[in-house]
Amino acid sequence: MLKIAIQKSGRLHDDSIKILKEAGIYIDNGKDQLKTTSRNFPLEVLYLRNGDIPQYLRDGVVDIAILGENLLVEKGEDLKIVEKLGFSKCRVSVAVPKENDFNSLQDLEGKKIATSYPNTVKNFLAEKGINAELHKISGSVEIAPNIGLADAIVDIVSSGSTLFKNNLKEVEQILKSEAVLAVSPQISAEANQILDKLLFRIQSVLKARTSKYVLLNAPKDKLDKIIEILPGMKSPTVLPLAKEGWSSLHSVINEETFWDVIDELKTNGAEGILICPIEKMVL
Ligand SMILES: Nc1ncnc2c1ncn2[C@@H]1O[C@H](COP(=O)(O)OP(=O)(O)OP(=O)(O)O)[C@@H](O)[C@H]1O
Ligand SMILES: O=P(O)(O)OC[C@H]1O[C@H](OP(=O)(O)OP(=O)(O)O)[C@H](O)[C@@H]1O
Ligand SMILES: [Mg+2]
Repeated sequence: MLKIAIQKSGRLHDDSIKILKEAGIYIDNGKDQLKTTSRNFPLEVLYLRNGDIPQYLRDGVVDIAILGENLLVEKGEDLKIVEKLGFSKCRVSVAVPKENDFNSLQDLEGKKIATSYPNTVKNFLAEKGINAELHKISGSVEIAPNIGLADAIVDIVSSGSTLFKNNLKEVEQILKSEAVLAVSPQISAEANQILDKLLFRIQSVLKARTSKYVLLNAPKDKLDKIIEILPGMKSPTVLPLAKEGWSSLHSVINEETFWDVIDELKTNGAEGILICPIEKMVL
């Protein structure tokens, strides 16, 4: 058995279950049961608080875990990340009241900073040579400047709407974070073998999520140019169409370059372009 920790409830919960499901691993969602076993994969799931997970990994209570990368910076720098999972993307930033003049980080010298991530802030300030007073609070950090508890805050920012609603502005980004799969230093050889299988599946899911299958028609005299634009996994598949002088091309393109590639294909004579999602991608 491989033991995995997943957040019991919160920002990471649903997407953690979803990625396992897409990897073909079925588990109950932990609403009542805090420990469950997959029906079709040697995986035991423990539903825990995100904030407690680094310690459970370190102690070997679980072999692996899905948690926010920012939390490893805060209390798990000794723990190894085996895969970045691409969801729960956010940043940890410094924010101050909107009306404050803020010219540089030096403006934080001697000020009070409220945060749920004291180690991250302490290290950041030490690196920048700034002395400030830290107030650790475990939630609703954005309220601190409005109630006179602090001059600035360091907290998670995603859309920026919480900062906006609390009349704060982001002035410095300390780090970027996303959900990651981290591993315990105490993982056994047997559990590690199961982890390899799990990782292989997760990587197939992640690759498929960022790729699209593209089908298009093109006149034969434009094929060379279009093949150049469409690299695919090896090279595109070219099939003759019933209509004389035309071919159909099939390939895979990456989401990041997607719209640029489509524009280029159109300018170079591609017609009837179809884009389909990919279920899994095994490389
Ligand atoms: N607004 C957000 N947008 C995107 N990701 C976020 C956001 N807020 C938090 N995260 C990420 O999700 C993780 C879990 O956040 P969440 O607020 O659900 O739990 P928590 O308060 O950190 O932990 P616990 O489970 O211990 O209560 C964070 O560590 C961060 O990586
Ligand atoms: O930039 P935004 O998109 O507004 O997101 C940022 C907010 O999201 C998180 O809080 P969450 O909603 O997880 O509540 P919590 O404080 O109870 O963890 C974080 O602590 C910020 O407050
Ligand atoms: Mg939160």
